Amino acid sequence: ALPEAFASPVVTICAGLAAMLGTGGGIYLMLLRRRLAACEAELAALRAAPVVQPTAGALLAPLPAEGISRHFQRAVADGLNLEGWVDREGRFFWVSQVIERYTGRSAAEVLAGDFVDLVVYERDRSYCRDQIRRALADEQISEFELRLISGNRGVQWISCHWQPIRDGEGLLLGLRVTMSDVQARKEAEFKLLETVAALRRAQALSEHYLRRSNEERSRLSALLDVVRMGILFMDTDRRVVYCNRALYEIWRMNDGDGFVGVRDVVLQQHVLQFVADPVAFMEHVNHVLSHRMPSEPYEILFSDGRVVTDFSRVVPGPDGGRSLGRIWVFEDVTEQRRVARQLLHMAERDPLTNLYNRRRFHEELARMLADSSRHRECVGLLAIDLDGFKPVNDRFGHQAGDEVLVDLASELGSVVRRNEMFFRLGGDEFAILVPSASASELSELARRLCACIAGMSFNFNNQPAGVTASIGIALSARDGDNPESLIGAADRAMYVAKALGGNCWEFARESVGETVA
Ligand SMILES: Nc1nc2c(ncn2[C@@H]2O[C@H](COP(=O)(O)OP(=O)(O)OP(=O)(O)O)[C@@H](O)[C@H]2O)c(=O)[nH]1
Repeated sequence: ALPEAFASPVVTICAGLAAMLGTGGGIYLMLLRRRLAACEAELAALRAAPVVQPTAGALLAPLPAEGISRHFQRAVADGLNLEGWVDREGRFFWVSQVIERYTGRSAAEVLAGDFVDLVVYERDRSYCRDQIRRALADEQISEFELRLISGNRGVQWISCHWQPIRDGEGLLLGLRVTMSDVQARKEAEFKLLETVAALRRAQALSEHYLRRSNEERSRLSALLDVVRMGILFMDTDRRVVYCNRALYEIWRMNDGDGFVGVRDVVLQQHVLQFVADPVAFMEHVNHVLSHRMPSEPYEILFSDGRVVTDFSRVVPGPDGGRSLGRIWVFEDVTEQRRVARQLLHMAERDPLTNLYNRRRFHEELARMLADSSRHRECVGLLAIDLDGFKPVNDRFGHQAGDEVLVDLASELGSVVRRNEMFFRLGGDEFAILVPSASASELSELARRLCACIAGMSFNFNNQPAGVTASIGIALSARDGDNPESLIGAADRAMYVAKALGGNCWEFARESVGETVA
């Protein structure tokens, strides 16, 4: 029998496999990657976008040493950007009025003290000073970003653009700085950065699980391919999702992979050609498919003599959710059945004569007696013991004795009818069980047996040899209503026959004996 003992682990494995196949992990990861790439591109574009430049284009050109301040102030007074002037020592000594909008402090207020200390956010101050020092040292510095302390105690992101200002001889007079509001861009950038970070985490996690899932899948696939049982997994639409190598071999599927994705009807068309009774097999399949309970193990006889068992059950989804489909497990038990038949044969047959042995005799006697009492019929028992067998052994050897036993079993086999059972109980003792027997039939059978045995002649070493038989007949329930009493009655009758000289039969209780002439 197939069932739970081995089916459960396989079913569990396959359910896991099926669940795994159904996750769509690869698709999810692909979408995740796409989204991440889009966010990263958006972020790069945001960073590369030009920041608002000084409002007065003309002022980007070197300015004359005299009157700069006046000209400068006039030009930028209405500009949106914050403009400032830094002297050669790096001190701000002029800023546009826009500073008030950025910091809540007036231009006069911030210029009265140290501009950087008063309006630049604490953590950006040393960076800001460093950038001014480098610009004054005539180093090429690019635009940079820093935070100002805004009026409402928060911070205001700005982008600083630096421009050296020289006199007519090219001597550095100071720096012009144009500060643009980049708060909105910065907030968008932070949001994007957070999204990118979250997506990267999700991608890393997803890649990790997908890798583990793929490893697990490879291990399961390797395991299922070495399993001797054929495993078939169908989805809820009755399409083949998976089949292992053993299944290809059982159902002679040369191109096993070609069946993945096909409907069950296509698979059935292929397998029916191998089944000895296609109608019965399809009835079984339809019966299984119409039930949700695990199927009973079913034996399929193949046209080529193979015997394959099948077992099927629905595969529940994760956490008992919607079913993932159905698993079928097939096992080629041809060899098992052959060995079992051989063992049974050895257990119930006499190896010399191939007749049923004493063990089977007791089983059959018990069964026939039980049947006979139900049907109010009689069971006849003939206990047969050869006369003069030992002298054959003694004169011609054990092998000659064996020959007598084998020939005798064969000859008597043709005397015994189909419903009668013939046993060798051991040595030169035999028995015949007759169901639905009558005394006259048993008497006739005993007569034929005695005649048959007495009529057999042997020749060993050019010397004739032969045996006869003494037969005791007992009839249930007249002579015994259980195996022991019936055997005892038949044995006693057989000894009576032997005492009368053998080659005759005797009924139990009845003293009338008969001898074959
Ligand atoms: N050749 C052979 N001899 C066997 C086998 N089993 C038992 N025997 C012998 O069969 C003989 C049976 O003995 P008996 O029942 O006394 O033989 P018998 O000459 O028929 O004597 P009665 O039964 O008194 O008529 C013994 O010599 C056993 O050794 C066997 O498988 N093969």
